Amino acid sequence: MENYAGYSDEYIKYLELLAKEYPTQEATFTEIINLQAIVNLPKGTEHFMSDLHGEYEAFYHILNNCSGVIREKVEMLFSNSMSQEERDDLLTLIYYPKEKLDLMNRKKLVTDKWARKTLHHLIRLAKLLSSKYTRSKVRKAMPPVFRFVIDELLHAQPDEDKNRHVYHSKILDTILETGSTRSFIYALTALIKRLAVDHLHIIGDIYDRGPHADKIMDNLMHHHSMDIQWGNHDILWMGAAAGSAACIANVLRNNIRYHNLEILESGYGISLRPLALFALKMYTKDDGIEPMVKAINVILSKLEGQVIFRHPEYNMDDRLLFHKINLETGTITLDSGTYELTTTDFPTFNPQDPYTLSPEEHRIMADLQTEFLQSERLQRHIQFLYSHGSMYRCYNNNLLFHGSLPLNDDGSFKEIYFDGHGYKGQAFMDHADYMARRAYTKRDTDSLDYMWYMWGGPDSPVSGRIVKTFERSYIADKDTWKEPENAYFRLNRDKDECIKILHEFGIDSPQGHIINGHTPVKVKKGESPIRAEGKELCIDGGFCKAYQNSTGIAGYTLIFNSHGIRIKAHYPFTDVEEVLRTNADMGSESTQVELEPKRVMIGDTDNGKKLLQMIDDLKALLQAYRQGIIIERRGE
Ligand SMILES: O=P(O)(O)OC[C@H]1O[C@](O)(COP(=O)(O)O)[C@@H](O)[C@@H]1O
Ligand SMILES: [Mn+2]
Repeated sequence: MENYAGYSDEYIKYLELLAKEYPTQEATFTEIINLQAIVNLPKGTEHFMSDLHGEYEAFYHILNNCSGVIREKVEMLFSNSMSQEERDDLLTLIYYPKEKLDLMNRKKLVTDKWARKTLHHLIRLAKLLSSKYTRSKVRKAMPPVFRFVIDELLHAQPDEDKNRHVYHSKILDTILETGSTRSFIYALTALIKRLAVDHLHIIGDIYDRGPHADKIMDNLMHHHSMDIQWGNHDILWMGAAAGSAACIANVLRNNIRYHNLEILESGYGISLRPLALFALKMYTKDDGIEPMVKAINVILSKLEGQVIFRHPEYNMDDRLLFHKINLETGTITLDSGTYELTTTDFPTFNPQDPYTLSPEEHRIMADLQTEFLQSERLQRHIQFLYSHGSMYRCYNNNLLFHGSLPLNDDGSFKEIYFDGHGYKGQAFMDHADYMARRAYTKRDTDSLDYMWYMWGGPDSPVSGRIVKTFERSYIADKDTWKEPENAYFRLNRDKDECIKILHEFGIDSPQGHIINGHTPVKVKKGESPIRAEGKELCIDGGFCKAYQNSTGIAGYTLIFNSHGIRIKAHYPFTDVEEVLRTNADMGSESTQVELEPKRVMIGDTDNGKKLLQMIDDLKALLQAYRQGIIIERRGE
């Protein structure tokens, strides 16, 4: 129903609510002016990374050097006025202010002259980086104690007004006199890094292989603005933290094989001692395979078998292989042939009941399950994965997900059945997201089992491969290790297919892209992260050290700023000590993927569209005040 002002009753009610926040015409148009200023600024810079795989030091360095962006800005500002060595020193200070200052103090290099010059450089850099934000946003990004001072210094126009120059010089004097140089450098360097990256996306696989996913999580939990699209390894840990025994066994296997016991034991307080003692008691070392690896492989094969038995709808009966091992001949016969087993050490294998855990295996797993459920730090990290993560995300015309969207061979969306209902395309992704959340909140067997399915099932959105853990565990012939993939991984090379997928998720802009991780880009073999004529970008560049031999680089960052999209390929990182000793930054090479036809402003972004809507609503409110439909509340 419309009233006399042409607004519906519902809309008037909404405007009345808005009027509580903007009770007068002045308050309303001030906000309109503010918002209008914001939407006309260039969009903030988004960084995308994926497949971090526990490589904390490299990740931490990339956060500190903002994927090489800080170096670019320093070169831009100071390449004529500072030597390379001075610039490198400044960069190391920005990356690791505490460590660098400690080192310089030990060498008695922190003089007033140095401090004054350095503060001056840092302020110029912060000024450059803040130029595309509103003053209020920059102010909010500053640490409260120095907010006023930094604000004054950033907005100085020294050449234009001599008095102001003197005023700022006095501020710097006071900083030096009061001994607050160190705190001030901390504040400015943090602000510089904060301004260089407005928002960070992690396209999955934070966990496994590298040693310190827990530290990455701590770091992400303090990040100013980020989101996560879950990877198969993250899903595995989420399933484990929700109590799925099959997920726990996979987590253990992944970390035992990479000798990453620390993350479990000291990181999350989960004791592996009972499993280690059991393995040493039951398994030999004769075949050269570690007893603990053998013990967990067997437990895993049994638990995975149990899940497959519970779910004929997973169509995974052909993955029931454990009962096929022949201990007398030391072989196994698969459809593709008969293969020698890498071990015949199976002390708990019962041919009559191959998929049931022995009483001791059962007890060990039950205790581990309790420890996963009760680890406070793990639960905190996993809750953060849930609160800041999802199966996929549409963000500023890009579709982000880690692995695959199940497709049929002809490119149509594959229909997948749950409880008699078929789901495909976006509805399937939404359902998988729902199941992942249900696993943590409800902890019912179906959703917990589905977490395991997502780790290694053929129609999983995060994996999309038939994971051959059994063959990898027990058969040396690598031909058996090949993991058939969903058609998505072939069809995502096709531009029209990608456009169809983007449309399915409501992204119609010609500037849309699919951004994935999961499949290492073998740069060495000539592969490129840019596919489907630029519609599909795969940014798994191998942060994981174990995979750098095959990728040939050490990770990617995709950067999307107001000018377009580029990808930075990073070169291997040594360690922080090396950076401090020699200023050795992580090298990176930039490739422009796409230039925007016109500069992207905040008004063009998802958030900007909300702001534009708000401007319209505020204009309607102003109109309503002027026509007396809503009465201003002055002085209340
Ligand atoms: O190289 P690893 O550590 O043995 O792991 C191999 C397993 O990991 C997977 O590649 C999954 O991990 P990714 O998601 O990192 O690719 C499986 O497909 C495969 O079975
Ligand atoms: Mn993956």
